[in-house]
Amino acid sequence: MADQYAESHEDGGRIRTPSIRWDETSEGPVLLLLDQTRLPAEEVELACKDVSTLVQAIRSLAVRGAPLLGIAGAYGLALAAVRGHDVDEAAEAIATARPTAVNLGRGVRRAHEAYRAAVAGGAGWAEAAAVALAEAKALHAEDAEASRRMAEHGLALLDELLPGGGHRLLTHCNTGALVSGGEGTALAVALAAHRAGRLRRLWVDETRPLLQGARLTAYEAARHGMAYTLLTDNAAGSLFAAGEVDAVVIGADRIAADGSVANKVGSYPLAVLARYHHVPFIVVAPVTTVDADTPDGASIEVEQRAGREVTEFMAPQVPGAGGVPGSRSVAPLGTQAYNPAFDVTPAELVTAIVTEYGAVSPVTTDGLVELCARSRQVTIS
Ligand SMILES: CSC[C@@H](O)[C@@H](O)C(=O)COP(=O)(O)O
Repeated sequence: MADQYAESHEDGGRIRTPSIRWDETSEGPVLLLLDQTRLPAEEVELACKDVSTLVQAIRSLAVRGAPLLGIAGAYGLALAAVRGHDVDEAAEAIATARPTAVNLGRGVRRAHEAYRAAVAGGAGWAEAAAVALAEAKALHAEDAEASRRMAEHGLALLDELLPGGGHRLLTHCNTGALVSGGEGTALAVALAAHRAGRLRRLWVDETRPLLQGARLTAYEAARHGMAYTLLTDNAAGSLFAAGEVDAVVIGADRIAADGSVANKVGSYPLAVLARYHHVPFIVVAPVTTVDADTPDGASIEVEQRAGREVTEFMAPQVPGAGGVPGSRSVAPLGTQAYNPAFDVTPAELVTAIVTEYGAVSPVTTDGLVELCARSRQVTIS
């Protein structure tokens, strides 16, 4: 597909604005987030000078996606510490802003523990705050490295499963540079295939109701000049039936100890379709997304969002489409909507989970033991 973004950019298609960054301004430290609610119309940063702005940004999905939520959580804790706010209160508020992605609470905890350890070691608050910030920066850098390694392992797995090359991959939601310190998870694998000349097509689910696929994944794919096609979520079945999908690659928000995978709602139906059509279903996630303390899929708390996101159509914010952010109702007044943000795919439908350490099968005891052990190894620096 012709790409007006990648062709006109000399930056290799990378998004110009980092998804998250820390800045020291004359008015003090600030956490800058690329506001994902404004994409693809414009790249605008949202400045968080306090925890409540960050919490609102998390709830509204201005900042989103499991790895990035972890990084934002750690920086948020550091922000509270550096600004001399109540750090314990901040930790609670940020960690509970959304319930499903395990990375969020984990990122907060990591910076919080580093802060507390510094205080216990005799550091003053300013010094302890600097320690928390360093921890957030370390997590940010580690996520970039994990992303690079997941892309390598993911591509190797695809090449092994699909020896003919010319991969036609279906993805759901957004799992690219927008949600990571690096190039992301599942989308980073597709990008690696693209760079290796082995991506024939990236099928992009629009991802109702908030259109992370249409607004964000299509934006990233276009900038990279990938061959991509957007489809409505409910068109996926006919695509499988036509034999047009070689593998599904998705991310995860939380992987339970039994290998169940919580990811953006609509992932589970894709797994069922993939199994019926004998197509590999591959989950790509850093070990920070594995939650060894959640025993099974049924124990994962799935975020329920406002019905309004379903009953009101979100006006597309696409350049040239005349799209001013706004909404109009598509259902009779008073209609109730079921709007879970995520669903849970049982391990038996997952062909492989690719982490920065390689691919494992979540239906083998060895695979599960390795995932949980790796996840527990993640410690503060
Ligand atoms: C690498 S991101 C993995 C997941 O976080 C992603 O697939 C997803 O479901 C994000 O949901 P969102 O509600 O947009 O935060």
